[in-house]
Amino acid sequence: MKYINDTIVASASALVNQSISIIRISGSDTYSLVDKVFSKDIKQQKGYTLINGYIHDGKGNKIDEVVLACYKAPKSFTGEDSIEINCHGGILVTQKIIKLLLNLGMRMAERGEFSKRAYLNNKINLVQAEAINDLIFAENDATLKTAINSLGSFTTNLINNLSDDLLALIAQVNVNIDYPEYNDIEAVTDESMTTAVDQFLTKIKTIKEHSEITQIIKNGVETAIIGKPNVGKSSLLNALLKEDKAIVSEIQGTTRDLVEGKINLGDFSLNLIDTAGIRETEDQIEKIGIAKSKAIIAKAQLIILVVDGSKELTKEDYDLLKLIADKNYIIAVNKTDLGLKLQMEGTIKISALKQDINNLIQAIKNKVVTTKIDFNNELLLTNTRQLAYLDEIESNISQASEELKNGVSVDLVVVYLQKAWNLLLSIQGKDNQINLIDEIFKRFCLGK
Ligand SMILES: Nc1nc2c(c(=O)[nH]1)N(C=O)[C@@H](CNc1ccc(C(=O)N[C@@H](CCC(=O)O)C(=O)O)cc1)CN2
Ligand SMILES: Nc1nc2c(ncn2[C@@H]2O[C@H](COP(=O)(O)OP(=O)(O)OP(=O)(O)O)[C@@H](O)[C@H]2O)c(=O)[nH]1
Ligand SMILES: [Mg+2]
Repeated sequence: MKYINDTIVASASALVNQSISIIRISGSDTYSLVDKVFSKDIKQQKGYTLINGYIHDGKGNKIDEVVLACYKAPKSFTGEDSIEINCHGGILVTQKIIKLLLNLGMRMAERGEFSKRAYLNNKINLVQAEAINDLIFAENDATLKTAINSLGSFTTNLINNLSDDLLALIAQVNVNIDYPEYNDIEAVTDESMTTAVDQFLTKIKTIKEHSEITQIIKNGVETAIIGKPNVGKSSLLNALLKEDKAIVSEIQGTTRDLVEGKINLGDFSLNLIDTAGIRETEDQIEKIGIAKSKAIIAKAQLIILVVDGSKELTKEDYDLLKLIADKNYIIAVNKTDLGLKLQMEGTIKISALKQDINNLIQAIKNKVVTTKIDFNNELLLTNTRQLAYLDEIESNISQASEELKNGVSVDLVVVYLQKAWNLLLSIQGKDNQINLIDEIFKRFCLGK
């Protein structure tokens, strides 16, 4: 890691020609260094003030007229002394000023270093730092809303509440073991413990369920269009995308490689993948394509199996049905414009050629339900790292619940709860060495 004591600089706006660009500076030498190239004395400048003047090169040459936004530690985004130079937004001007500051002894900031400093100076916690990134890269309203909630106290409170729940449980067990005579505290029975652990587990599961939906909203549903050759998979892709993306022909085995496209269905989007028709073949290239199709089936979140409705099903269709039996799938009976030969329950009838696919879109929407989430006050997390920790927490709590039901004693099972509590600390980027006993004593005022 580069030195945390360095004074760092970076352009906060894109390096394109624009009306104003912002150069961000943070660190303890900010004022003494900028003072060397600014036309007015800023050594005594107060925080949260603006000052207008010239940046010069120290040899009497003016570079630009600017406005400085001045922050004094600890009242700044990073918690350090900080200045934002609002200069004219030419690429040349911006680069000249940055070069000048580097020559004075500042260092180019690394990616995310301003936020890293805000975190290290306790201005934001890790959950909020991640929210800043999620906010910047949000592609739809729902993701934006969860990110801004996370930047506020929303997610932090959610994690804190989970920590509190767990701590209450752990504390009760510990107090019972260590201070059996301490009668302020209710004795924990195996039964009360099992109930409490199961309640906690339900809460974790609810969060996970809601979070999966937000992941779908954030990333799109990986959707594979599969089927034997010539049933109209590529035609369907084109109809869904409303463009001629994939090659369509009456020749079997037209599509060799995967063809991808994205459509927005309102609440969520589909990441569509058109695949090579699956059949037995001796063609080496087609074989590779078919292997790719099978790999995609394995990892898709939704599968659209296309069959030709103008003919009877063949063995190839039945083999594919078997292959996707335990997946999330929809069967689209295509070519209905040619007259329907095929009667199959629970299928969706379409004509890709005539772009008659609205009932398929409706069926997809029904499969991917995202509408029941209230993004303003639900139990949810959106960040991938946080969700990975949540998985681990869930497995520890499940383990605790199972062992309690198998008659393992409370004082052994509490180990899993402690592990889960440590994982919650990790989500917040807090030191795992925070003393659990200290926390427990704080809560129960045992020293009174
Ligand atoms: N010009 C500018 N705009 C910006 C930022 C910035 O750093 N500079 N931000 C950067 O991401 C975001 C706003 N976030 C910010 C968060 C905290 C502080 C800040 O100065 N906090 C001090 C003082 C708070 C107060 O007195 O109310 C503090 O927390 O001590 C500034 C911006 C978006 N817009
Ligand atoms: N009548 C009719 N013909 C269709 C329909 N959909 C596709 N076709 C025709 O069926 C043939 C095959 O279509 P494709 O979309 O290339 O089929 P595919 O499943 O992608 O085939 P492969 O890439 O070879 O696996 C073409 O001649 C299409 O015009 C439909 O709804 N009705
Ligand atoms: Mg095709």
